[in-house]
Amino acid sequence: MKDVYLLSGFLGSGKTSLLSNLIAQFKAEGIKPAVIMNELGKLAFDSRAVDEDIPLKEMLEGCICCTGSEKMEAQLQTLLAGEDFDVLLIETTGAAHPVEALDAVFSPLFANELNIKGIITVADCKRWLEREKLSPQTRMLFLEQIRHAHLIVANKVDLLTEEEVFNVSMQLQAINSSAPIIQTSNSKISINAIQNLEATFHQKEVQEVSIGKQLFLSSRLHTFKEPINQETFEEWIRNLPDTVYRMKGYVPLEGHKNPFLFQYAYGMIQWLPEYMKMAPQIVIIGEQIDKLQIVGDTGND
Ligand SMILES: Nc1nc2c(ncn2[C@@H]2O[C@H](COP(=O)(O)OP(=O)(O)OP(=O)(O)O)[C@@H](O)[C@H]2O)c(=O)[nH]1
Repeated sequence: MKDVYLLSGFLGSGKTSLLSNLIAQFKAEGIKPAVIMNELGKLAFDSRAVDEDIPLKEMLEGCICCTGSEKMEAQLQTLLAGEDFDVLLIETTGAAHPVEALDAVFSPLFANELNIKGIITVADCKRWLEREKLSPQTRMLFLEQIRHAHLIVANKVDLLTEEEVFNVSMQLQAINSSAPIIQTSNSKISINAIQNLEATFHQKEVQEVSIGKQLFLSSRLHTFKEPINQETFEEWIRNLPDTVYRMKGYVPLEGHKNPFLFQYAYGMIQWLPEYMKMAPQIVIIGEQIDKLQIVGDTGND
């Protein structure tokens, strides 16, 4: 039997960081991981976090929990038939309802091959503190991801005071009293914490939830036609509506040869120089983003 872990958590909370950390630790212990990644956008951006020697299946442009159950079965079948691995890590989109995403794995086809260990939810503590700013639907999704976790990774504590960390932990525990909570920066947890998980699922739990069926979050792929001034770009970000939750990709900046690796999650911007010439594209994820005017944009995407 191969152990399966589902990584859940809101957009930009630190799931990919968790994935990289877990992969490194499994490999160090001689345990072979395989990965299924589900991304909301068209850009296979997060797969950079997975080394080339690791079996990887990507499910782009759709949420496992809404549309992808059959696709997921097919991906699992291909992995099981053709790849040698001991443990499977499934990273869901930040828009996925964790129980419904897991439902896609609960196929009788795999009952004797997969041992589903549980849902690990990464919670962005900073965003949690200001969750009132989220739309009711999004807040609900955030709560559901925490409520159904078997382990909660309370991440980004480096951005909080000690008192805030304490308060957030108490609040998360009040929502989910059975899941252990680990406070982290950059989602650094030990694999021992997840190997000890023994999740139990009830069919009832799967039937009751329905939030993931209405995908109110959408994604948009934008291609830059020319380099952008960094300050102008950051100013544009500061003026974005609160309903833009996540952006990532490569941005061509004036004065630089290659587009920069760019990440935006909850007010925080991260730039990293890139040594290869990557396609100048970003994915924008949020609500009502179709009409969003993008800096430097002169026409349609
Ligand atoms: N300050 C701080 N930043 C963090 C921490 N963890 C992750 N980040 C940053 O947050 C951004 C998002 O991290 P990811 O690991 O890509 O988050 P994700 O949940 O996989 O994002 P999506 O797949 O888009 O939902 C990146 O810029 C990370 O560097 C943390 O503990 N503290």
